[in-house]
Amino acid sequence: MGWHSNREFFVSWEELHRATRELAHRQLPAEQYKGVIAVSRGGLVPAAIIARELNLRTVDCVAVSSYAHDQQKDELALLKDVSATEDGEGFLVVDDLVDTGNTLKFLRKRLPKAKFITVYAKPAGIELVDDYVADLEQETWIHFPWDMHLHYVEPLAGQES
Ligand SMILES: O=P(O)(O)OC[C@H]1O[C@H](OP(=O)(O)OP(=O)(O)O)[C@H](O)[C@@H]1O
Ligand code: HPA
Ligand SMILES: [Mg+2]
Repeated sequence: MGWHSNREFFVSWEELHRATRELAHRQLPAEQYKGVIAVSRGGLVPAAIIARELNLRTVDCVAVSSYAHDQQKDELALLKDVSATEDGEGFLVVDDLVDTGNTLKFLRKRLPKAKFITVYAKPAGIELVDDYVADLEQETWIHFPWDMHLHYVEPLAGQES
């Protein structure tokens, strides 16, 4: 597992690779799928790993953005639609995580026959995802490796006061 406190969960490249391979393994047999749809941008790296493991060469992506529709509610808009399929039948839609579930709720309307999978899931979004590898508390923020940088940390003994 990645290093985590109650409120933050830091995922290394190795851990992301391991967890995503586990997710791929759970989707076997690969022959039942036509391809993979990444939810850009967080789903791009996991989707590439899954496409490699399942030997799927058709890889499409969908891009969504949230915008303030009125003072209270954020709504989602499709920035880039898929072209590989009409309704998602035979496709795996891959994202890095499901949090509130808003993104997947929106995409399920667009791709009702696809299978939706994420590496991580928080409780509010679990019903929206068909498979995932690890669940985390709703309050925990996940830091993905592409958002991080290795840096020096003082030894514990040097931090005593
Ligand atoms: O379940 P939800 O509450 O919708 O949250 C999950 C989504 O939020 C993040 O993407 P984000 O929209 O921040 O964009 P990014 O993938 O480009 O980082 C994450 O990659 C998921 O796609
Ligand atoms: O926990 C998270 N980490 C990174 N991006 C996110 N987008 C929604 N929730 C998260
Ligand atoms: Mg995303």
